[in-house]
Amino acid sequence: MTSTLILLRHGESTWNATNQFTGWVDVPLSEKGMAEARRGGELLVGAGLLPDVVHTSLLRRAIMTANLALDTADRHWIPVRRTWLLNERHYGDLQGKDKKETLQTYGEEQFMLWRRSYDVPPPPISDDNPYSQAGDPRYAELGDQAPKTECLADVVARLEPYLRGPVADDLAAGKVVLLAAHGNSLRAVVKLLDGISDADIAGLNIPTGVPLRYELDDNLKPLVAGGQYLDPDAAAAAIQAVANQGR
Ligand SMILES: O=C(O)[C@@H](CO)OP(=O)(O)O
Repeated sequence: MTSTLILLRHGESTWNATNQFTGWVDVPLSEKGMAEARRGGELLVGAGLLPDVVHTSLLRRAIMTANLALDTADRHWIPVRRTWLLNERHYGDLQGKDKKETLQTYGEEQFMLWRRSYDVPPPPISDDNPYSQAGDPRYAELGDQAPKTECLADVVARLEPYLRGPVADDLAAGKVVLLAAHGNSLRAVVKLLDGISDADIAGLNIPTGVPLRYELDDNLKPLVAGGQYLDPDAAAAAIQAVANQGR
């Protein structure tokens, strides 16, 4: 049996617009991001893709994107599951910092190690940093296991059981599944689905607001490697914009 999984990165956030490292900071969508989310819904309708269930992170940019896209597609009523496991990568002490200033201060090599290396996390955030999530009730159940920084390998480790568990269960039940999440959490999903190496994942960026469709076999192996963006031209332009951040 084949099943359909749709990945949707949130539309542009206010901190994407101002070029700040975001991670777990709960910033809203910009006006442009809201328009991108609605356009994502139109693309779903145009492709005849009607999600039966949506999984989101606990961050409002993904939640709002899912709501706007599903409202546009007249699927606002489907069941929803929210989990921190789909959250953006925790960006540690970089959260809130300007990407361009960070690049200038630390240089290209360190900047790209923090942004795109597989296993080098940024320095951990301290609890008294205004952009720390310490004390945030939505993460209370994590206790002292709540991350204070993450590299992509950490995101893969937390996300894989969720992908092979609740998401795979929905797919096996014949549901069209929408995952509304983030640039780096979706890079982790794509790495797992496509079997991308630790080195090659550095070159992969996910565009905001363009649904990416995967048809999967029973083992979650894509029938078409890399999936298919519902608007390939918009995706290509937005991928370039993500790659150029900080420059
Ligand atoms: O700031 C972030 O949380 C992410 C996604 O916006 O940025 P980057 O693409 O630099 O990993």
